[in-house]
Amino acid sequence: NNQFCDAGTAYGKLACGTATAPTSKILIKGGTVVNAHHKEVSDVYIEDGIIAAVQKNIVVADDVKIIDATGKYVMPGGIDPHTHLAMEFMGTETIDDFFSGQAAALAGGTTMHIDFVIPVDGSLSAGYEAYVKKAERSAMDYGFHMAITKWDDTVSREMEVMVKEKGINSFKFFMAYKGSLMISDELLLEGFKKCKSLGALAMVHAENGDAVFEGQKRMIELGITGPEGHALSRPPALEGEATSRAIRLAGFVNTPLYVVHVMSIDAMEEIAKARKSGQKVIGEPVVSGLELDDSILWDSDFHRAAKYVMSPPIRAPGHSKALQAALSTGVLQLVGTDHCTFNSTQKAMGIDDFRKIPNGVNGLEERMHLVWDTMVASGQLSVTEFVKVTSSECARIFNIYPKKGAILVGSDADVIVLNPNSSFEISAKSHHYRTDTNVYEGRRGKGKVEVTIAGGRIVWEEEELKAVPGWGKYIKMAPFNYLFDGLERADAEYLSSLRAPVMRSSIHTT
Ligand SMILES: NC(=O)NCCC(=O)O
Ligand SMILES: [Zn+2]
Ligand SMILES: [Zn+2]
Repeated sequence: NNQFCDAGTAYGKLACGTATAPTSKILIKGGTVVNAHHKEVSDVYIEDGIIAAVQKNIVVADDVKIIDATGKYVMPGGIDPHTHLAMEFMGTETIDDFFSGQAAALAGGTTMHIDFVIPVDGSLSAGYEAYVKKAERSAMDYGFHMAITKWDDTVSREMEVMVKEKGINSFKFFMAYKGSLMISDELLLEGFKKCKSLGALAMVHAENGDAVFEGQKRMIELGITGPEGHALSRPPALEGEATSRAIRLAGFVNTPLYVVHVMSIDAMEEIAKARKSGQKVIGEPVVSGLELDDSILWDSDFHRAAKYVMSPPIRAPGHSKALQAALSTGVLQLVGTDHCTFNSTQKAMGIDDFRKIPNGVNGLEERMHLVWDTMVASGQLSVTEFVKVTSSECARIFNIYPKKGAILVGSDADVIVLNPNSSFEISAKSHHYRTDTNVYEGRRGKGKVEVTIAGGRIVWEEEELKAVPGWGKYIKMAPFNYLFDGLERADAEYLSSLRAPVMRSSIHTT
């Protein structure tokens, strides 16, 4: 059973299976069932990939697989709102594809992710078709966001098709990566207006790309070509500026905004201010931002330092603690990973020039464990809040709740069993990615996902992974999530607040 089912795509024990294998009947007994707002000891019965019953003392026939969860937590599988699998980026392609990234995710208790479709030469439909192919061998459920990289009538029409026919309800605008993905403020405004009319959520990568470009030139002129130049060239102020600008432009258009990978106090404080004033702004910290600091970027070994290069950069000590506090108080709402992995050879593309180091770090497999250890085991988040920030809030924002993100009768059977008394240790030697390094190497902590059930199938149990191409489904997401409720009222108020125009005479006197 411990053979490689898909040689070379995942490390560790990986059992085989077939795409058409039926789901089993499963009873999870005696655990504490946790939802975003409630927890209680209960049994959970699963049949045909769906949660069929949640109640005490369920009695079942002999053909039902029983999992004893006494003393453990039974929770919705994690949903990662931010991944890049098989992404072509900075002259290369991420080493983890949909299958290997998802296999690793399942081993870490994440049962769904939302990946970013990158248009092909600006074309959304070509980008969509390319990602449908990339995701063909999916082992777990997934959805798509879509990036917007240029603006014309075709793009505007294609956005409509993506929302109305393809099940995409969010569009991402890159305010950085000048010369490739970066867009202008004019495009941002057009895009925000279109998002609003379609009920789609606008998302931003918030860094001032022009200033980053200037910062990079400055570092090269100073002779700083190593990974530390990456952090020095794009300081927190540039993230704060772009976050503020995106928030103000979204406010001007009156559409909800989702700020991805909030990495700095500067950006977080802009979100806090906007939310306090009543604006609908969601802030997503990522695990690397909550966990790491930038000191390793100054390591004299290029390879050790380069694996931490991502954008916005991992920040100086202090930022991660502030982001944790913001998550625990609700200023930030859900945790992603921005999982975007490149191996050592790919990272070495930038050995003479930090601008050529492919940007991105791992996190898909580690997110649930690290959020548990850093936020729950430390007392910063309750167990129910853990479910909220790792699963339910993502499902709500992207309009798939309670199909996803809940242990309720009728919800998809994406369920994990977490043992709070067990522990984890992270290493590239044992992780399930294709990449050869791990930015959390050696990190240990409390709390371990012992069982993962995805779509009603046990895919992770007793350290054995059963990730099977074809077991994952594409999840369509409908527009007009809860953030759009009441927006028309604000629009009407805006119109009535305009002071009446002055009627001027067109007759000129001499
Ligand atoms: N974040 C990062 O460094 N790589 C992935 C692309 C992005 O999200 O900006
Ligand atoms: Zn980004
Ligand atoms: Zn990203």
